[in-house]
Amino acid sequence: MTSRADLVRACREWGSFQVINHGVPIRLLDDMRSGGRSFFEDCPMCEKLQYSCDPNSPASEGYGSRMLVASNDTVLDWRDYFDHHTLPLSRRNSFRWSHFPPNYREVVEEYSDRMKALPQKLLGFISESLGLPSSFMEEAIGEFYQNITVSYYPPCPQPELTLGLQSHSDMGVITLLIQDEVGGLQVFKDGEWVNVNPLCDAIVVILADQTESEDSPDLMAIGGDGIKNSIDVRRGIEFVLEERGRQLTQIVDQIITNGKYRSAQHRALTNANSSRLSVATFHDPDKTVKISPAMELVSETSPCRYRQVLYGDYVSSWYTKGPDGKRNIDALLL
Ligand SMILES: O=C(O)CCC(=O)C(=O)O
Ligand SMILES: [Fe+2]
Repeated sequence: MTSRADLVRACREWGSFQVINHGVPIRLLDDMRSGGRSFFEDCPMCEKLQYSCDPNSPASEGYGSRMLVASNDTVLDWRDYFDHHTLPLSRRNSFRWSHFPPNYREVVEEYSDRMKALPQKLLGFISESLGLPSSFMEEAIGEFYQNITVSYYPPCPQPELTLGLQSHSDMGVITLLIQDEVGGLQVFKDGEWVNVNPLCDAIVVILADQTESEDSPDLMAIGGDGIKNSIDVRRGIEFVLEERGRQLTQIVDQIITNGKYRSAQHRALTNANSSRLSVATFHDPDKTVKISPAMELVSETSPCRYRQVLYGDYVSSWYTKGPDGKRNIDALLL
């Protein structure tokens, strides 16, 4: 299938989907994965610690292992990560990133630059699918703040006792994720967790909280045993959707779409035998941007569902309370 309608359907039914032929060189996806893996596996710990992020400042740049902790009772994520502030360029200081392996910083820079066009294109499609001008979402969000998090999940001797990354929805607008062949990403759909099949050449799109809207739109998904929907954006508005089995993810750019699209609740499992690596590229508004439902999507039959929020306040609340599924966005419901 190759139509815009497929994209809409995927957004409504899944809220998450995988994109193939996305225009980002596969060589670069591989370089990003192998550079990340080399940092976590080969860089001596004393050197890694030189890049430690500030544990007292949420989402600070650098190497760490404790991000999403709601309280001392919380079971810790089985994960190490390296967070990079990549866009706009005024935030980018690659000197703060790992110098190991030697090409690491150049790879992250190129990866950041090449990952910028896809969310712009997807937000254009999402806007149009809601009957809005294609520039609507981009204008509502303003300049993208892009952060890249490389997550490394070591083998876990008792995977049933913990998670690699606990259940959450991403707080920004749109997340682009690549993973390796191990798998472990799951999306919550209709009361169950569904595996997202690892496709090394594909980019997983996850709609985040700021785009949530009402009926859970259809972007598209790829899922676990059986689900493999993919979109081909090579030609701009052409998509290929291969569906094998059940539906998968909910995406949402939940607030702006007044709940018409929903953000995807997701988590990462651990694996007893293999380490796993993923790279998430988050696209967020500036913290001074006010986010509210698009007035064009509010009517007597579709009343405003969320109150306006300053994006910076949303981020602070997310880090103070911890993720806990989708509790943070639910708190904005009117
Ligand atoms: O490792 C994964 O597949 C998920 C990562 C993720 O959801 C995140 O970093 O927000
Ligand atoms: Fe996430």
